[in-house]
Amino acid sequence: MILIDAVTKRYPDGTTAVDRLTLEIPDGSITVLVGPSGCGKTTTLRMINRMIDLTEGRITLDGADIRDQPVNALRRSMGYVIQNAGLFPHRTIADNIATVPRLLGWDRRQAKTRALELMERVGLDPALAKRYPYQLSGGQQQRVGVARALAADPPVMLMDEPFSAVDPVVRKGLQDELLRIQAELGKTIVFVTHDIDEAIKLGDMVAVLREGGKLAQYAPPSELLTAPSDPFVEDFLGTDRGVRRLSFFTAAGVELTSLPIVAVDSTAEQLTERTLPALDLGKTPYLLVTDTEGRPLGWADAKLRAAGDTALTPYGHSFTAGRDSLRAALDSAVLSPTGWAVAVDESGRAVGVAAQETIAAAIRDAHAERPVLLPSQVAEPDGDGGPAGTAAEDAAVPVRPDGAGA
Ligand SMILES: Nc1ncnc2c1ncn2[C@@H]1O[C@H](COP(=O)(O)OP(=O)(O)OP(=O)(O)O)[C@@H](O)[C@H]1O
Repeated sequence: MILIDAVTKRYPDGTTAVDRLTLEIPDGSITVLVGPSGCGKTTTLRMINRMIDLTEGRITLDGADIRDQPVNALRRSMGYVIQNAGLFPHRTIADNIATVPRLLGWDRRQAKTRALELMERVGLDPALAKRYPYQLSGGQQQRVGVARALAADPPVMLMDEPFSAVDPVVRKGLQDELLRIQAELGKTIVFVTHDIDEAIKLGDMVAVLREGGKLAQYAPPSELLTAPSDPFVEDFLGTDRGVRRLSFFTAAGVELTSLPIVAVDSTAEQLTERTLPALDLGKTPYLLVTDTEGRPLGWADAKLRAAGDTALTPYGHSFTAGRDSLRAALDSAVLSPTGWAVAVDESGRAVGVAAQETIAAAIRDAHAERPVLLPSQVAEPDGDGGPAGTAAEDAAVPVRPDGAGA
């Protein structure tokens, strides 16, 4: 664990960049420092690896004061990734990644093997190994930056706005990759961003800082969204925090019906068989038409379809039952021209549809839930303090946010 204990940083000109900050950063998780420009995020991060000396307080790593450790050894135990990757322009990609292993005395062959292995791990084609940084896209360079920080397998990774300089699509890819790598390697990651959506997506814990380097709130993201500590945090979270909070609840409890689902090759009799109960049910004059494998194709007007009309209306997008969040289910219903969300299984086959009212009921159940646990705690078998028991609670099990629509 990294403990930042009542730490203050005053620069020589008198600026207080960080003011009596205390944070317990748990092992094997992602802790995000977020806040407006100038609130002391970078200063805090750099005090952890002693690129900046703190003025008061102390920082410990597994109980030992970082000032008692040789600074080079400390820094090598902490991978460091910055915006624009900070690669050495005159070294190849492989040599960039192998920098720290070489400094640690690995032989050339060993370091190269490690570099190639890491390129694969961060989603880079090893064929790029001989290129130079300028021959890579911004997103690829950031991946190299992550690979370089991982090269000596440090237990801690410090990441300072590593994905800020790339476009939103690439950025989402890099975020997903980081979560995947973290799930595999379980590093202790301290991640700085000014983007609250990024903080909520990546963080197991999120520290919101305010100007003057003061801690405004330190909590799991779901708790931030549920109970911001004051108007500053509330304002920083933005207006749609209710919808974003739904990312933390699985849609597994949303009641589905398969009544209005018909295959594209259904006979007139089969259509009638389906259409009548579907119309009874509701109140929906629509049928969801699937291909012969059961994958959704679009909505059809039930009566017109029964009369031989083959026109289909696009269904928007589906959500994966059992995996996606309530936010994804709601989004699916909101985008659906019929107001019915289409649920599919892992192979993309339609398993049912859910009306907006049904999803609204699941959302009400989610709102009744207590603040949500760390994803790592959710995975624990005894589920200490986690939601369990009633059907309503089962409908509201916390999940890692999927960032739907983010
Ligand atoms: N070397 C320095 N000397 C004096 N003041 C400094 C120095 N470095 C940073 N500061 C000030 O300390 C405060 C915190 O800076 P810091 O870079 O830690 O903020 P930040 O939250 O990372 O900001 P940003 O999101 O803009 O990168 C700011 O007011 C900044 O101007």
